[in-house]
Amino acid sequence: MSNKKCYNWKSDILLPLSLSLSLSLSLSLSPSLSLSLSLFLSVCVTGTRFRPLSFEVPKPLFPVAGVPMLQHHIEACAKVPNMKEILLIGFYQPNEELNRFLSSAQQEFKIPVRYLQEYAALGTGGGVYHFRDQILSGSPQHFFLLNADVCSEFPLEDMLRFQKEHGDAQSFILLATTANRKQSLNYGCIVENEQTNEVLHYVEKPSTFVSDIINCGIYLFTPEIFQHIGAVFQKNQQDLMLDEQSNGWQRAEVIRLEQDIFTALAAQKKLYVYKTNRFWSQIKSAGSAIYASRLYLNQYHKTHTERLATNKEGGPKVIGNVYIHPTANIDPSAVLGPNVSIGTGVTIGAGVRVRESIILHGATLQDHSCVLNSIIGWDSTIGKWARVEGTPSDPNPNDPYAKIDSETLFRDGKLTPSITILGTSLSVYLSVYLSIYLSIYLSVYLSVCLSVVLCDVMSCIFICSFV
Ligand SMILES: Nc1nc2c(ncn2[C@@H]2O[C@H](COP(=O)(O)OP(=O)(O)O[C@H]3O[C@H](CO)[C@@H](O)[C@H](O)[C@@H]3O)[C@@H](O)[C@H]2O)c(=O)[nH]1
Repeated sequence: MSNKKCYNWKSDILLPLSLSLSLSLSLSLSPSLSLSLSLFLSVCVTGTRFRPLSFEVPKPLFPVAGVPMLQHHIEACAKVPNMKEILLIGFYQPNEELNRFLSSAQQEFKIPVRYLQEYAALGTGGGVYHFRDQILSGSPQHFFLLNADVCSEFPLEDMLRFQKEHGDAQSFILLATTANRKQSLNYGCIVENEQTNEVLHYVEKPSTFVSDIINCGIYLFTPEIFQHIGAVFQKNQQDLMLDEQSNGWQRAEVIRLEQDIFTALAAQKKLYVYKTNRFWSQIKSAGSAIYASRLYLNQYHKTHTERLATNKEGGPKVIGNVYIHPTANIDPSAVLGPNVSIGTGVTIGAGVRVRESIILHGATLQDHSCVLNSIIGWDSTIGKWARVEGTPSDPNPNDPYAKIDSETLFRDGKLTPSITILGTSLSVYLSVYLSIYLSIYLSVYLSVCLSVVLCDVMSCIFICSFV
């Protein structure tokens, strides 16, 4: 067995720990229309559960079904008639990758797409409030706010229609879906008036069961929302002035939309819930990116058939939904799918098998290698006859309301089986069987621990830990 690892975990992992990104997106309809609409996307990328992949790109730009996660949001927004502007709000220091993404999105969708950087993490409400003048500059009558770390069919036009049908033009709409009782505790929970769909009670991540209707993190607001956020801001300021214990670190501007605003607005005939049974999932961990890819690839049958690979003379065998970037070089004897995304410049040799996996740009899968339930990092190499295999972390297929678990590395003291992730520029050589359980930080020192279990064909096993 040979095994060469070309990475420096100490510097690659520890240095970027302070990196975080959060974005929001706002869109406005043409002022010439009677309805003016703004769409606002809230994206936060601390990406800690996305490591090591978020070291290379901010989490919202990680490719899901072949395109950056955020592009799915932007495409959905761009379909809403007369969408005028998209704002991404976050506290991430913009870099070349983000700038490239913004300019290509602008060109493709012919809509201004701008990034507004918060001076600190201001929370889901504080960020939008801080940039309220920018959001309101086109005098929108409505705007959408979308969390970036969700994947969805984004039924934005349905939400607009629903709002019109629900009388008060000033009401705010939350998109919701149904979860099972246990998993509902991980989300914002909504109790509604079943006749009117008014939100009667809102509890963010309750400790005991409240409702199986959960907040999807996709909202339709009117500018009036800023009065409610503003009232919380002023109260925070007063409280801070009166608080002699205040150490000067707390900020009045940090406002949580869910706990500080929604809970207070419930039962005031302001907040309504629009329930969807179309696909929706959080994308918190790298494992959930494979699940989200499957959902979006499936949606491509309706929205982007051109992104789905087909079986062609001289091409690889394609099973189910597969995305292949046109620059990828794939041997015709390779078999790909279902649920496979192949990135830019990937090379795939003869007899390779890939299933339920994302292969990131520049990676090479040498002849007869096999990749299952895995993410292969940028510029990594999988050697001939090597096998990289993870454990799928899909929602329970027998429960229609099951959501993907945001896996923690350990549960009940045991390592949680999950997908395998190879970071950037790793090489797994000839005849290695690799199953990696990845992650993470131990304690306040933010130490990083990677456990790698390698067994070769001779059944020898060793474990490497980097702390
Ligand atoms: N701009 C900005 N965005 C932020 C900040 N903090 C978080 N966000 C963004 O706000 C969204 C919500 O993130 P979290 O605060 O981590 O909440 P959550 O655990 O994902 O729960 C939220 O989403 C669930 C649905 O996925 C909801 O069920 C839940 O009620 C809540 O809204 C994410 O897109 C995140 O990137 C911030 O300081 N600034």
